[in-house]
Amino acid sequence: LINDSQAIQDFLTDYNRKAAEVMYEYAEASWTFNTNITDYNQKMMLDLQLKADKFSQDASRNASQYNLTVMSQSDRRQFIKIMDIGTAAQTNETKMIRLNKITSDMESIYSTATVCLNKTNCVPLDPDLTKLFSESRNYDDLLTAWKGWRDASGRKMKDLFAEYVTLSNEAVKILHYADTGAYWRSWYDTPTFEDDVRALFDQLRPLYEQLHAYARRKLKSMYGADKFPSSGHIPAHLLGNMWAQQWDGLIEELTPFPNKASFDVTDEMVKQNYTALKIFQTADHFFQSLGMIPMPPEFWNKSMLEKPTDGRDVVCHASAWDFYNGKDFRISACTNVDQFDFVVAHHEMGHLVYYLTYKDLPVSFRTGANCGFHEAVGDVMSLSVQTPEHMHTIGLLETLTDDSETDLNYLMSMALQKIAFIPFGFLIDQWRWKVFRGETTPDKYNEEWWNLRCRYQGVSPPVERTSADFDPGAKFHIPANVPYIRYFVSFVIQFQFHKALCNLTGHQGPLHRCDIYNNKEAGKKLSDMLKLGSSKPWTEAMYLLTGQYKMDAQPLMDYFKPLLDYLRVQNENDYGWHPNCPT
Ligand SMILES: CC(=O)N[C@@H](CC(=O)O)C(=O)NC[C@H](CC1(C(=O)N[C@@H](Cc2ccc(O)cc2)C(=O)O)CCCC1)C(=O)O
Ligand SMILES: [Zn+2]
Repeated sequence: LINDSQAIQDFLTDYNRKAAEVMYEYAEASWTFNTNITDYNQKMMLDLQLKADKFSQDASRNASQYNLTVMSQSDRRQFIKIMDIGTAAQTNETKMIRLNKITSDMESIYSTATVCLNKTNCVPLDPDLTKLFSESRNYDDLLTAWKGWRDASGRKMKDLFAEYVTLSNEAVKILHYADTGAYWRSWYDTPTFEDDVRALFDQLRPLYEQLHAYARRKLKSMYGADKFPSSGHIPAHLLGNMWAQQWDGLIEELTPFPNKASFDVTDEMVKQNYTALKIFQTADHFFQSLGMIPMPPEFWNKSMLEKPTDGRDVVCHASAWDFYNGKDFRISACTNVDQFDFVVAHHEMGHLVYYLTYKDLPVSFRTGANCGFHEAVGDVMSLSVQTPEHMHTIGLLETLTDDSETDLNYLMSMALQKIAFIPFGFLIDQWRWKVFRGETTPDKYNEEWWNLRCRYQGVSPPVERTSADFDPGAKFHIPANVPYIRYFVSFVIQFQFHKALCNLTGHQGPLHRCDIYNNKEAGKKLSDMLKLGSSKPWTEAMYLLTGQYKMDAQPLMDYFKPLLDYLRVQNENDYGWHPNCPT
């Protein structure tokens, strides 16, 4: 093994230069494909993905010739990351090419799927079906869109997905991971990670059960109790969202005190002629108010902030891009002028601020402390931005009334975004981890999916589902091969971060009314954590910002305490559902 310290430095210098170059080329090709889905662009992207995979393989092989025991902690950490290459470990080129092709084909099926709502009108998910789910209150129209979307997306990729599972597992086993799920969980460096997230979920279930019971009662009065199974489940297509993952589409109906302000600023945004650009400029302004790095010119010149009108097929699912050259950082989104996309803009810009803050680190360290951290940055900002105070400050909320009913209306609007999400954020990878382990075989994919949806989310399929369906494939992250537990982690730790930053600003009063706008000290504290990238274990990054070493759901529970008390009274003992799907 090579011990020479100069040789070690030379290897890292050489690796960082070449890796940045290869990743830049792949990112550009991937960007071109995402913003113009054609066979040619797919081919170009796949060629460069193969080149990047081969580079990783070579680098990993070369790195294994160096003696880790003589290195500094930082160098050793880089070498370990350089060798931990995931599915790029597949030495059989045919299999590597096949795996990348399948993943890209599944994402194309998802991104180009349309639903014919009637003979002549066939529409895509974004913006048409998304809009339909947040606006329509017609049981049958919603059902047509719900079933149609699953027929057009998931159903078309069931066999591809089964092949992807086999090939992905085979590749990571070369690195001695038990399966792909084990590899994904290894990123959290915590042997008890699976138990930790389950413990957090169990801690948060009572909050979700109360919100579920409240929503169920309202929805029964809207659609008629006869539409609801006696098991206590809510039909999955009635919650204002294609996947029932967040219920802010129902804010009008679920606001506890309709005669007080309800916190959906969409109408006001439209009235004030907000555009996609203005939404992103507003988000950039918020980050700059904290003293954080402004979006560079390349961002404004090269991002895709709106769905193109030239008929191109694009991936509309919003995404943030690091081109690893320290210069190019972009967002791709089909932004609609509404509150949800106002939050999305902050979420995506949170990724970019993280990229910008760690851009001078060695390439191996240019990722989040853990994947949940990367997902939390932007959402922490929108916890401040969405407050009535902040909405009033930026002119999106006319009057600011401060009474307990208005407060509960605000807490409800935030619960429909954050509490509703908890079981969904948890169950996606519970399903996928079991699939990767081989415990859920292809003939059981859909049955197991609905077992989890019925048990944890308390939603049931509004029409019969069979093993020919593949409903997990109707959710972007499954065909796109993007892990999901990161969002569950984010929805817990973002409240820890928010609490820590609000303590720093000397905020008095309830956590849900804190707005860190203009606070440079808070911005500095956050930036100091982001600057670490993944150069230190995430527990150290967590400690730096919050003074704790663990994920902790208490700040989230404290934030929503007033609402939970209110819901307990409203629901009396009418809450909960039978764990199994209704027959
Ligand atoms: C090149 C690349 O892929 N880059 C990564 C970023 C990186 O890894 O560096 C990336 O851009 N991923 C896309 C993904 C998009 C969104 C998403 O998928 N969100 C979840 C859950 C959720 C929902 C509401 C919310 O407020 C927060 C989360 C969903 O919609 O189900 C869509 C809207 C919001 C975020 C994202 O930004 O995380
Ligand atoms: Zn994200």
